[in-house]
Amino acid sequence: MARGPVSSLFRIYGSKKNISRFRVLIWNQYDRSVSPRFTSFPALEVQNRSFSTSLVNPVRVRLSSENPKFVGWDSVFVKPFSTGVEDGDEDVSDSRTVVDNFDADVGKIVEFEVPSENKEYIWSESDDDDDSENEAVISDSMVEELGSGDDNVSSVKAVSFQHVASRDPVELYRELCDNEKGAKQTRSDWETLQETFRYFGNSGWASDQALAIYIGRSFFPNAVYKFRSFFFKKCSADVAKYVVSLGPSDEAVKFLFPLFVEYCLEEFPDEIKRFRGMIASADLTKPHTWFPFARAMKRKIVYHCGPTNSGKTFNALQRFMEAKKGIYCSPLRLLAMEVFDKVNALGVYCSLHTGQEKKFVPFSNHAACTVEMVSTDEMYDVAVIDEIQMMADPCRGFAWTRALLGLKADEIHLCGDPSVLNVVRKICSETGDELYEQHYERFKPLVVEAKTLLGDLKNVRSGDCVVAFSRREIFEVKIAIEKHTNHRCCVIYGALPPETRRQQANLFNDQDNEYDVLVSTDAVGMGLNLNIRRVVFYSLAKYNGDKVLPVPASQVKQIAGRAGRRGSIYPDGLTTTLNLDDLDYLIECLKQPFDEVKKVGLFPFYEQVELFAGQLPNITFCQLLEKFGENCRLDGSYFLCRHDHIKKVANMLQKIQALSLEDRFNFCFAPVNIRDPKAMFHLLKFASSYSQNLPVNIAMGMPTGSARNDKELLDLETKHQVLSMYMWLSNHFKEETFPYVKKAEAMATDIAELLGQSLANANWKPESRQASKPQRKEDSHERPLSRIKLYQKNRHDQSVNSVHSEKVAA
Ligand SMILES: Nc1ncnc2c1ncn2[C@@H]1O[C@H](COP(=O)(O)OP(=O)(O)OP(=O)(O)O)[C@@H](O)[C@H]1O
Ligand SMILES: [Mg+2]
Repeated sequence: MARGPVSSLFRIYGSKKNISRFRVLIWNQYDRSVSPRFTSFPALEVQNRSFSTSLVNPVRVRLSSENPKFVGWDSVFVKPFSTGVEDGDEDVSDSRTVVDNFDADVGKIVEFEVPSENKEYIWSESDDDDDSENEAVISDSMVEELGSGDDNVSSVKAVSFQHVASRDPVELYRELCDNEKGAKQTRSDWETLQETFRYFGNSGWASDQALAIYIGRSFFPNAVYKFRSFFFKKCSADVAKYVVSLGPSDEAVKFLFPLFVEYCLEEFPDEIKRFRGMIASADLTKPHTWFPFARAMKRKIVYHCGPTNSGKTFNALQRFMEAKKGIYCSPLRLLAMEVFDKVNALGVYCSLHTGQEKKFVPFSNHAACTVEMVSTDEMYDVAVIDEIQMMADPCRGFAWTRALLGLKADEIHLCGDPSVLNVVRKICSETGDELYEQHYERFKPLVVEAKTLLGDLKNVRSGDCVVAFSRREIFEVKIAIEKHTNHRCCVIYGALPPETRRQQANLFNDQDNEYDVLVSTDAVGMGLNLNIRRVVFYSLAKYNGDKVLPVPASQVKQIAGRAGRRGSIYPDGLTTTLNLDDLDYLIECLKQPFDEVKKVGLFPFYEQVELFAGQLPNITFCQLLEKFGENCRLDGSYFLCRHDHIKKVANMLQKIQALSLEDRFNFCFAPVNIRDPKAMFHLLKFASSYSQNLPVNIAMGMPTGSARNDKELLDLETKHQVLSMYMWLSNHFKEETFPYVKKAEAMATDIAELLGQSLANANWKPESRQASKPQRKEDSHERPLSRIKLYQKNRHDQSVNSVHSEKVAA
């Protein structure tokens, strides 16, 4: 086939395991650009979008699974579209398969050629709005051909059908079952019936009602498809005529639905039983009823609501310290440690409990813990749940939700921004707890410096915190500042152990040394007490693992708000950007009110997963989690937390056969960086020894000194993470299987120390994770382009293009 422009209409089809074929979308058409519907249908993404009038052969398509509709595809194939042939009539047997295994090929780019045909085809509206997934496979024998122009002449014209409406559906269904053969249809009746069943299959009402007889949403289309075949095979002339007279309408759906129910009850008893069991065991509705003891209490909830740096935690901690018995729940180990130190220093004995460490202080009635570790069995007088807006965190939100619903405390203090206030109000009305709200303002307003650093890091000053969003940039900035100015920099980023982050924070806070600038990632946003005069955003865009996006306004506010702290030498806070181009976005973010969160996170307890597993015995743990996600039921104020990370670990641990479900579940929650193969390897080894009942070894050498280059620094970071994981596992499994925990603690302390020393000397270029990425010029420390501007420009260009293509298609 000749390569070049194609002026042709073609369709892309997909097939699923249990659905023989269905049309996915109508794609390109004669002399038009990609159909406007295409953009809202991102399963297949055309690469060569630049064609404004036609595609060019070969067509390149990137397969993406962003649309949940496409999960579970087996294949994708393409076929030229024949004009004049109606939906459902097409034969796809001559189509060419372009993708054999959609799931395995997601992310890949496939290339294929489109035959040039049907140049006269004119786009019609009915094609545009057709979103049906199931095309009936109806044999021609069911259609009575009456010759051209005879479509309106029905062979069953004389049959009276109105009485059908008043028939008892059960009786009618029985009668259909007893029929040997379905009545023949004229083409036009057959088409109306087709349309009617398509309408039925798309009916939200029918699919909702079907849930009542435990026909799940994913099975519903299949059930309708089979019911339709049954109908065509068995329908009598009067019933068919009646349905035709109703046509594709709600009335027809209501007439057919009782027949459909009878059919399903008879044909799919196993499916119904299975789905019923699954639904019952994946029920996450009414989570407030999961904690009957807490419900039996009349709890007083105080919401300390306000922006950063307004004294919320300070006030909540006052109540905590006054209480006879108190618990403080922190979002981070680091913050739990800070509260532990602060409270003990003030003479209130306080223990520490995080995933990694348990420090029990004799005679203590108070404890600081990470929110995931808080006990919902113990009784407290006062509990503090800090950073309550994290309830809406897509991954960790469930820990805050659990703490709020389950804590057995007479008084619970929530500290956070206003974003979850309404959800908390709703939850309290469900739990019957009394809610008191205390609103806060910043001690001193945050001032934006309009001048910016004018793109030059030489303009940093003492007390500045320069915020960048990757480890690589952190080091680039640090090196540039130290090379071109007299300032010395401390650094803080996520991969550093809490001990090292604190050490760096203390070094920065302490006025009696040369370290007066902090370079940090967003890890600075929460928890640390820092004496920052001015927060300078090196960039306001962040790579999310897939693409570079603007940092969300709530995060920008949180980070910028770290500037100026009551009681510190910089009580007035300033913020600005490195580049003038980024300033507008910063101002825009700071002006924005807090988004109101509608839903907060939930995740099943082990017991719930176990119950669910009983319904699906022969699948892997990862598949089990997937199925749970698909079938769980949630109330309107909750979402199921993302668990891709857990699934990734589950997949790796699948190799280890001997783990019980509970152990597997617990191993999957171990803190591991899934993108670090070394850390993953150690987790696999730990789980493997554990499954064989062997004492789990650390099996890792101790580094001899501080890092001399970035590779060694990365190695120290990984080593600390592995040790931290070992300590976590020892706290979550039988202690005797992790006998080297003391050794792990000592090694972790030494490595944290080495990391601190290494950072003090770090003046090397960061390792490039992608060798092919162009390196910046040695001496350059200026950002030539604002990424926000670049992003906004791209967005603008895209929207102009799409408006243009819509205009062309309209
Ligand atoms: N009444 C007070 N007296 C003395 N110092 C206070 C008082 N209130 C707050 N502070 C100090 O002000 C700083 C900010 O207070 P706090 O940490 O409670 O703010 P926050 O609203 O919880 O902010 P965030 O959690 O966003 O950092 C802390 O260093 C705290 O010790
Ligand atoms: Mg706070």
